[in-house]
Formats: sequence, structure tokens, C-alpha cells
Amino acid sequence: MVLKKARVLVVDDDTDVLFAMRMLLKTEVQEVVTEKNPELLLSLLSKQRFDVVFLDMNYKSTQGSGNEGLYWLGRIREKDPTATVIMITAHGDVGTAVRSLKAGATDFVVKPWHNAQLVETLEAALQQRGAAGKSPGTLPAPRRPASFAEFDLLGQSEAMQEVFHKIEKVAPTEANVLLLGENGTGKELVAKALHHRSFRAARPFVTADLAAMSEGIFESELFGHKKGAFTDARDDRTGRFEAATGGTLFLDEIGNISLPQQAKLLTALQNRQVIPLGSNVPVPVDIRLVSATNAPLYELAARNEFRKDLIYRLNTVEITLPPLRDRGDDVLLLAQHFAGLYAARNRKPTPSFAPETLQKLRQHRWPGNVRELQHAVERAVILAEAAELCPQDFRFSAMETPAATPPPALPDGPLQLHEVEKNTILRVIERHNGNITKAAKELGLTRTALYRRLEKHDL
Ligand SMILES: Nc1ncnc2c1ncn2[C@@H]1O[C@H](COP(=O)(O)OP(=O)(O)OP(=O)(O)O)[C@@H](O)[C@H]1O
Repeated sequence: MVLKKARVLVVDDDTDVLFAMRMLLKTEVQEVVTEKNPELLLSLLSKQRFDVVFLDMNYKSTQGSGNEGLYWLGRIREKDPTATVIMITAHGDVGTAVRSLKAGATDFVVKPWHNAQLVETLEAALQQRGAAGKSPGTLPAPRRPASFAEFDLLGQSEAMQEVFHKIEKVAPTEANVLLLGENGTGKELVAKALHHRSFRAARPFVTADLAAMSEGIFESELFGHKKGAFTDARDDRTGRFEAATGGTLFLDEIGNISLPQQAKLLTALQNRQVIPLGSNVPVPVDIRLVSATNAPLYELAARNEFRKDLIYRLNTVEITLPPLRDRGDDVLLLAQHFAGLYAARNRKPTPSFAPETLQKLRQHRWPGNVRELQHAVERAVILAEAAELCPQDFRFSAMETPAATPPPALPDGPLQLHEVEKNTILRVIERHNGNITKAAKELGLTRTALYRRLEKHDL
């Protein structure tokens, strides 16, 4: 698409910006339409086709949080997932602008802009749009709107469309939701999407990672404590239940808690109140509960390791996130998304994927699911020498094909501590069939610490 034929819409509540954009672009493009009120955006898009939308990040009503821009970006992409949107952002707010790239914006310009640069950005976006239109079909064309793009949740596969459909139905209810699925399948993202689509969206979303809570701090973390309740309790502390009042409490790794912890949780949920440690005054709680686990909860219940009555409290609705290997071409869609994201973050041009690379990504089993893909693409974008990512840019380690590749034997000769640590990690992960939570537990690490080590060893 050439600049001269482009139709451009500019949405900003600052009339000076609209005036300046009109002056600048009217000689460059075929048509410039400006709009002060973002509420009219969607009806404008229904009436007329625009090649590019310039969208302001901040509107006066939201005190510069950038969320309204992100919200409108989501609505545009819901209506047309192929829309080309360039965000207009204030100087010093590049962090939010990068979030908008994750949410599907093509690029952003920073106010005050240099005219030549802005025109260049527009031209590049038009070229990218033209190239996408002419794509030979190596990457999947969107079939249905990626309607959860505003929450960074992407997926065109049937399996993910079903998940999106369930989120849409369940989000605006008070139902407790249990999210099941392997590590890295997006359970936390879904929990956030549920919250943001609920009537509780303006209230807090509070996460409690139960795997990281030892027996000793479980109650104090969840229910709070009073000053002096135990040796280290120097002040009163609000628990996560109370902090989430009016909003959503996300209990991650629920399958990892002990039977005594399950009993305490059940009592709180049944009574809809918590009693902080060191107090005898119950505090009523008004929360919507979303929990997640990668553990086989029903098998644990069958072995009496997880209480069935607690499962019934948690799983009014269940959503199972499919493993990435069952999501067909979503692998390629996500790879392309992460490539754009990490290229922007590292100030590099977005690389393309060689057809053999796409094939390799499609064939890999992705035991670490979307998280593994995300890290693999980030590494490839940073280390790649060429503008096209080739198969060698993606090296899959033994950890990712546990059954096929036995862990390396200890080498003869002097041992390097680095190697010993790497081998130990590999073996433990293998012993737990790639389950990072269990491996971290056995190694005496938090999952975050284990992920850090995996990155350190390039695993
Ligand atoms: N459908 C998706 N689209 C885009 N990004 C995704 C998607 N699913 C997951 N991700 C990304 O993958 C990473 C892992 O996702 P998330 O933490 O939600 O997974 P999880 O199932 O909660 O993992 P764990 O069980 O290890 O806690 C995150 O960086 C998230 O942004």
C-alpha cells in the first residue's frame, strides 16, 4: 500500500494533536479523518475503511494510565484483528507503549514527534500491512477475531476458541472457576482475563502462589495476622483474602497444598470469612475465586490426597487449557507475536521465519508450552544474525524431549560446578516428567528461581 492512497484515522482528545496531524498528513495521504471522542471510534470504523488508525494512549478521563488506549486498541482488534493501529504515546511512557505492541498495535510514536519520523512510521506500517495481505500463507490467517488480544491471550485454534467462548460466558458471573492445564499454558492470563471481563474489574486482582507458601506462612499470608501473633509479627498484616475484597482472588498451584491447608481454606470458603492469626474477630470476605493447577486434582482426590469437598467449592466451572502441541498453527501465530514483541523491546527489526523454521516449531512438542515458546523466540530474536530466523536459531534441549534423550552421563575428569548443577536440574526435571513445580520443590527452589537457572544454563 502506497502512502498517497492511504486512508488514515487519528483519534486523540487533544485538539492540538488532531490539528497538527491533519496539517502534516493531508499532503501525504489520500484522506485524514480526525476524531476527538474515542467512543465514536467503532462506529467510524463501521462506516468507513481505514488503512491505519493513530490512537492516543491516554485520555483525560483516565489520568494518564494508558489503559483507555489499550482498551480501545482491544475493541478495534476485536472488530478487525488485521487492523493496523499506531499508538500515540507521551514521552516517558514507552513501557505502556510496549504493552500495546503485545496487545496487537503495529507501532507507536512518541509525542512530541518528528514529522519525518512519523511519516516513516506510517509508511512502514502500510508496507507491513501490504506484505501481510500478500503473504504466501505460511502463517495462519486469522479465522475468527482473536478477541482476547487485549489480555495478551492469542489463539485461533478450535481448542483456544472454545476456551475464549467459556471465558466470555463465565467472566460476568460470580462462579468460582478452576483452571486446569500443564505448566505455561496460560492459566494466569486466563485468570486475569476473567477478572477484567467481570463486574469486579475495577476492584483488585490478587494472586496467591500457594506452591511458594510453606506451612508456616500459609495462614498469615492468606488470612492475615495481628501484631504479636507470632515472633516475627511486628505489625498487623492484611491477608490476601481481605486484600481481594470486592475483586478476584487467584489461588495458583492449588494442587500443591497439604491436607491441613486444604481444611483451613475450605473453612474460609464455606464461612465466607477469615480469622487473622492472633485475632478472634472474623473478617467477612467478598471475593470471586479463581484457582489453577497443573496437578491431576481428581487423581489426587481419588487417593485421598485432595479433599473432594474443596474441589466442589473451587470448580463451579472448569476450564482446561490445552497444551500448546494440541493448538495447531497457534504455535506459529504465537511465535510471530513474540518475535514482534521482543524485536521491539530490543530495538531490532521484526525478523521473519524461514519455512523450515516454521516446520520445526510446529513439530516440537513444547513440554513447557507457551512459556517455553516465548523464551525460545526471545533467545532467537536476540541471538539471530540474519533478518530471517532459521532452524538453527532454535535449539531444543534434552529437558524438552525427556523421553527421547537420557540425561548426559557424568563426564570423566574434573567436574565443573556449573555442569553439575545443569545435569542435576535436567535429571530432576526428567524424574518429574517436565513438571517444573515438582522439580523446583525437590531441588528446594521456588519455580521462579528454577526458571532463572534454566535460563542461565540455556535449557
Ligand atoms: N494464549 C496465549 N497468548 C499469548 N501469550 C500467552 C498465551 N498463553 C500463555 N502466554 C504467555 O506464556 C507465559 C506463561 O503463561 P502463564 O503464566 O499464564 O501460564 P500458567 O499456565 O499460569 O503457567 P504455570 O502453570 O507455570 O504457572 C506468560 O508469559 C504468558 O504471557
